Amino acid sequence: MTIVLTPVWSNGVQKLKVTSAPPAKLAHGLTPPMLDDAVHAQRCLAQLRSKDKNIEKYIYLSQLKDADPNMFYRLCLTNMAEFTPLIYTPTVGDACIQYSHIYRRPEGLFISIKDKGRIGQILRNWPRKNEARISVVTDGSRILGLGDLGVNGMPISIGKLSLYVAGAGIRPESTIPICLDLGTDTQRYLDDPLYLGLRQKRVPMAVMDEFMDEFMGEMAKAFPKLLIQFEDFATDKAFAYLDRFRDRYPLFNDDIQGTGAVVLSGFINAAKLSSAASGRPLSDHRILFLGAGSAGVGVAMQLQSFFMLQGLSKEEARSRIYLVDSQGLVFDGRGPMAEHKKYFSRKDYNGPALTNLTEIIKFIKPTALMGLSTTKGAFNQSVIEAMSALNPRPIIFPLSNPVRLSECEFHEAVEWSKGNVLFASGSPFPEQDYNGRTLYPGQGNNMYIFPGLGLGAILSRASAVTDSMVEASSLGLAESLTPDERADDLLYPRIERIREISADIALAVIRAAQKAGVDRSADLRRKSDAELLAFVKERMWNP
Ligand SMILES: NC(=O)C1=CN([C@@H]2O[C@H](COP(=O)(O)OP(=O)(O)OC[C@H]3O[C@@H](n4cnc5c(N)ncnc54)[C@H](O)[C@@H]3O)[C@@H](O)[C@H]2O)C=CC1
Ligand SMILES: CC(=O)C(=O)O
Ligand SMILES: [Mg+2]
Repeated sequence: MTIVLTPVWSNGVQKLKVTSAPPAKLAHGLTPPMLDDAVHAQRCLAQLRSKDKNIEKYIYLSQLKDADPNMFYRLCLTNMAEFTPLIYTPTVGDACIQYSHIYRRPEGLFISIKDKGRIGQILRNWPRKNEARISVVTDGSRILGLGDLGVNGMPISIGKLSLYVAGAGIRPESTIPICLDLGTDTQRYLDDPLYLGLRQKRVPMAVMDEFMDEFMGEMAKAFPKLLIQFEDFATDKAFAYLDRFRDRYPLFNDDIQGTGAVVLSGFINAAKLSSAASGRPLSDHRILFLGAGSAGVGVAMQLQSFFMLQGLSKEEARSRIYLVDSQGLVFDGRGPMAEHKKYFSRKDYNGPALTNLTEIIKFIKPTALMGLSTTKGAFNQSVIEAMSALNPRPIIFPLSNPVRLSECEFHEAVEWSKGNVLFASGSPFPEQDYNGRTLYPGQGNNMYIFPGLGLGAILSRASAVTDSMVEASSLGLAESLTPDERADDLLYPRIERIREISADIALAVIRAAQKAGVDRSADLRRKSDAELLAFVKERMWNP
């Protein structure tokens, strides 16, 4: 039996009718005589590549995914480096901005503040309740670095879930993209006649708290085996809802924890190369963050474990990390600050405000610079030259998305550091030839982590996602570089190996869940590592 979703109009509003269709007979004559599968794959690729604009490619691919998911995922897996920037960052950013204009058909669940009091009823409209295993939930309040996009944030949930399917073999039917509509504070959407969301400002936090309590409770009832990934909530909400729900439900926040894990992993590999060049011990690194939002502070929290793995105490680890926000260096003497910045706020500086990044670098002498500030060009020539003067191999990670908000581009970092930079960015950049050598940029994006972390949590039936599971995903990724990849100074594995990497990460996550006692698949405890890895790979869906 096949589930058929048909859009129907009722009182001027589109609804989805859910019906079950009997399996269609393979009727002769309804397809062309020479429709060969392999040739059709070539045809689809040619159709995709014939489009000039990436947004047109995005639309083509989302229609292909709907019409022929097997073909979509097959092409995705065999052309990962080409597809990822189209279905994910940077193109998904444009798709979000324009979502209300390019919208074709429903692809996920929309739950609005007007549904408060009957959220459970709405969730039960989802057609494949028993199969639901993973949901990416956004409220659209901070999509990539693009700000409050309201319900136009839906493509980020869809894009992340496509990567779960492609990257970790989660079954497509097990995924639920969700966009919550709590209003938007972006006036151009409120004024846009095509905008698909509620035409109202965002509700106050206290109202949202009540809504979220109902939403999470009803999600657990409707989908008892579901893992939830919170995505692209504005920083205050990101921290507040992770804190509020993480002990009650299996969930993680991708921007805080997934980003923390992916950057820790790339940093471990970069620090080894940097220390090999400088002769300084790993425990001597100092990390400066530009940007102190959910991503900046999430990554800073996770990077403490790098120092603790070198034998430093938590307090010593914290002292190796410096935050800079839009007002400059974050220090106690500066005055009142948001709660999430307090932990890393410096107690050992009490001079005048330090606002110039190059001056701050000369003062602090960091070995690594992390950009999560949404500020294009913030890592300019003077900044990168200051880092290069201090370090034979400076670590420079401009992690803001999409590409046009990146703190610097790869070719700039290569040129200004004279080819010595150890680089990873949030969105992809092309490789560079420098003095007869090919240099490869890393992509420090949580897309390397969440598919494997999610798969591990799902297969172990984890009742919670612990810090130890997140750290295990990071170490699993750091260790997954092949000798060839290390020879090229790569900080992250090649994306074409994502399935293999996700399996390794899932194995590490399952073991961490078992150690923490949050696993509910007791039989997996009896398997050896080799048996468990084989089990993980067997469970992966293949197109
Ligand atoms: N590479 C990856 O995997 C990920 C990247 N990100 C990116 O990180 C960026 C930040 O995300 P959030 O932390 O959630 O946003 P946010 O808006 O909460 O934080 C931005 C931070 O940057 C600071 N900032 C803004 N302008 C600045 C300036 N001119 N100088 C210094 N600091 C400045 C702000 O004070 C704030 O602390 C986004 O672009 C997002 O796409 C987020 C998650 C994952
Ligand atoms: C990659 C990601 O999660 C972000 O930029 O928000
Ligand atoms: Mg995100």
